[in-house]
Amino acid sequence: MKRIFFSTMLKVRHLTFGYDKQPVLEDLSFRVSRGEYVAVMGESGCGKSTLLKLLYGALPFEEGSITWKNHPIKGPAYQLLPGGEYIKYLAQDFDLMPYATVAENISKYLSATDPEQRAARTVELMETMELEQYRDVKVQFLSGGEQQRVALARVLALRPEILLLDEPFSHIDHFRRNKLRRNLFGFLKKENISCICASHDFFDVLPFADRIMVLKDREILDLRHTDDIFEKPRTLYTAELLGEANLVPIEVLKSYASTTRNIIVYAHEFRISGKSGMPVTVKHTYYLGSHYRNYGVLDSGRGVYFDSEKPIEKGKKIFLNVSLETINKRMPI
Ligand SMILES: Nc1ncnc2c1ncn2[C@@H]1O[C@H](COP(=O)(O)OP(=O)(O)OP(=O)(O)O)[C@@H](O)[C@H]1O
Repeated sequence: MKRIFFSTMLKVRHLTFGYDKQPVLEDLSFRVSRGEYVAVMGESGCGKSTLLKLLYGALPFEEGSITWKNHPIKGPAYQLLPGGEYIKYLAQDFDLMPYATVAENISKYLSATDPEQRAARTVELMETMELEQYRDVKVQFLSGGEQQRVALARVLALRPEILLLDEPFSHIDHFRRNKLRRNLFGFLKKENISCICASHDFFDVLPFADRIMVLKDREILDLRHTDDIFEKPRTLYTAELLGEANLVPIEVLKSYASTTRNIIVYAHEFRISGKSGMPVTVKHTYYLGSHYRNYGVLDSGRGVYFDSEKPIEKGKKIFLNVSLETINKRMPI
């Protein structure tokens, strides 16, 4: 993957925060560059939304520092308007004007000095979020997913330098999500807007994010380029956020290896053989449209998920293989 080098815009140093005495996030340090998209992932309750609110300046913190282009972000007691002019935040609940139309909700935040430019920008943002047909509809009559798209268009109208998104497609149906993702992340790259996006959904992340931050137990467990994290996950926790991952004993894959350690293998990385490899008895086959996901057990009783092009009958014994290339790039754990 092409590596792009950006200039640092957001700097977080030793940030610690708790709603009460117990910290939710502890000693976080990282940087985000201009135009960069950093996805924040982790299990529910690990502090993704809390981190976004801290970066926005909406929560008071006592330990650590946050700076945006050398301006300190200090928290609600010090800032009248959270985020200032540069940082905009789209929370899970969106704060729209229900009695105004879609176009009015968006254009309200655009400069009124040049009406032609304002109208063109409103159209561009409606197109980006596929809202043209609702242009004159009052927001109160829109569905939850449509309102979320208006909220996204409106936050873009504010011309942020950094955009904080919390599960931005949570209300939007799968049918439309892919197109909107491409439009939104394409727009952010075109406008060189930095983005920090909390998401559970690896389709929001893998095709678009420059880096992934994994949060666990109050800390940053990992923060690397997207392809590095996916190809060389260091923990099963991380791999499971990004795909169907298994922990497989190395000695089962390579009989000559004398180690009790394991490697992570994604379901799509197994090759099925009728003759040799890791013996597995198939228990279930799930249809996924383009392929099948199977669940089987090793002789040791350990479960394994693996993909196949065709369904495999329950109870059948097959053999799984993993390429040497995959084995060699994974860190034993
Ligand atoms: N206002 C609050 N007061 C007290 N505790 C809170 C508050 N908001 C969140 N928490 C707690 O802080 C922790 C982190 O919550 P947060 O919402 O940041 O997690 P998250 O990773 O965004 O979760 P999810 O993926 O479910 O949205 C949780 O234990 C949560 O219960």
